[in-house]
Parts: sequence; structure tokens; C-alpha cells
Amino acid sequence: MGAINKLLPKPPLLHVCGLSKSYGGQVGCLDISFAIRPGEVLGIVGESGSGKSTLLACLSGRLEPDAGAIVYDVHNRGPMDILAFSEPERRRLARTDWGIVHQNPRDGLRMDVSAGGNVGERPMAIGARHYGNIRAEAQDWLRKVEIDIERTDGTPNTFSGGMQQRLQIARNLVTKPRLVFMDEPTGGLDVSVQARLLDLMRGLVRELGVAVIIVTHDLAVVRLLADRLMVMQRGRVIEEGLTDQVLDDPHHPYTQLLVSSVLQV
Ligand SMILES: Nc1ncnc2c1ncn2[C@@H]1O[C@H](COP(=O)(O)OP(=O)(O)OP(=O)(O)O)[C@@H](O)[C@H]1O
Repeated sequence: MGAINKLLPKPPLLHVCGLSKSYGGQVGCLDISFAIRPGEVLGIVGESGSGKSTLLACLSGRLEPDAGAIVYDVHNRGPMDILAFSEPERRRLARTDWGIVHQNPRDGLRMDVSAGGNVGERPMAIGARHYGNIRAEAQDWLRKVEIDIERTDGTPNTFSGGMQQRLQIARNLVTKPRLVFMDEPTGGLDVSVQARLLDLMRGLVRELGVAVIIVTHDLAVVRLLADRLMVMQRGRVIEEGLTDQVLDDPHHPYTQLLVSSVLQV
């Protein structure tokens, strides 16, 4: 039985079914269904207004969907309908199991708290108490995201945009979440800074085996990071599949347009 289990695909970490959200008469996202397995990276692409942010906000508990189910395999408890969670239960899940990397590091960091504090307060929030260990772990993570540990006591507003984004990533990964939501994590950065950040993220995601849902309009980002891709247009998923397959052989005319518009640049 054990040998057979190893051959079977891992059960989904997150299972989304028929998720919809509108704003008055305006469709945000419509009838979205997908599953993501542990350690898998799912990219969601589409032009501005296609519903990416609405979907991500519904998944990460920042927005209440109008319809659908979100089932998450909660650590030590099993698959649960998280839309039925109370607010404290949802906050606890976000603190222990999830990470959220925002496009603007200011939304994900505490700008008046030191870099070491920004990383260290996450393990503290889930029970770490020994100051020396917390600081050592924070510095270990600063090193991993290539921030000089001499900057441990500096605040993020003295950091460059790229450093702030790397700090936000360290703050999210330090507690080894099982699922991380990323919203345009490389947006607003110089191309060379983006490339370095992407390399770093790819290494860390693979090393930790964390599942990631990454929303972006940048096909180069998903090409490098995502195992699977969903393409959205006007709130719906119009194409999905393995990233290379979708990008190298797009079937839907809208995906073909997206891919060809990048190739022309
Ligand atoms: N607060 C809101 N009130 C009304 N309509 C909204 C609101 N937020 C989003 N929408 C609408 O929902 C649709 C999806 O928007 P959403 O922001 O999810 O798209 P997006 O793909 O994330 O776009 P972008 O890449 O520009 O962030 C759009 O038509 C948008 O105008």
C-alpha cells in the first residue's frame, strides 16, 4: 500500500469550485474552478481588468465571494471549507499556513520596524519566544534573500525597492507556509532587479516545496516560475495547462494575442 501511495498524485492542497464575485453589475471573476497540489506553482495571467486581483483577494480571504467553494487541506485537520471559517479562524490560518506577497512591499511590511523585526515577528506570532534564536533565524533569512545582515536593525524605508521586496519574501517564508499568494511580485522594479528577484524566488520556492499562486500580467515571470498556467479574460478562465504548453502552443485566440504581443516587444 505504501509503495502504491508514493505513485499516486498528492491530494490537492486547495480546491476551488465555481467561485464568482461581482461588483454590482460588473463581473469581477466568474465560475472559477481549479486545484493546486502541495509544492506546485500556479500562474494566473490576463490583461488589466481580467479578474486576477479579484480572484486572488477571494482566495486569500480579503474579499467575500458571491458563490462557490474554497476547500483547503488544513494542517493536521484535513480538507475544510474555509468560507465557513470564522474571522479569527481565517486569520489564524493566514498566520500559520499562508503567506501573501504584495506588489507594493509597503502593503506587506511594517515600514517603521527594523528588517530583523519584520522577519522575526512572524515566528513570534506563532509561539517563538527566545530572542537570540529569533534574531539568528531572522538573520539567516536576511542572508537567504541577499540582504547584508549589517542592515538587520535598519528600517525598510532606508532600503531600495528590490531590497524591500526581498525582505517581504523573507517575512513570508520564514514560518515555512504551505501556500503563498503573490500579486505581481516583480511589478514596479527595474528589469535587472526583477531578473535577480525571480531567480531568488525560484530557488526558495523549490527549496521549501511551498505551493504558490502567482498573479501577473508578465508572461516572463510565469515562464520562469509557474508549473501550470491559467489565462483569464473578462473574469473567466479561458485557457489552462502546463506553462510551456500554453505559452508555446496557445489554443485560445486571446492567449495567442497575449503571447504574440510579448514576442513583438
Ligand atoms: N472595487 C471594485 N468596484 C467595482 N468594480 C471593480 C472593483 N474592483 C474590480 N472591479 C472590476 O472587476 C473587474 C476585474 O478587476 P480586477 O482588478 O480583478 O482585474 P485584474 O486582472 O486584477 O486587473 P489589474 O491587472 O489591472 O489589477 C474589472 O472590470 C474591474 O473594473
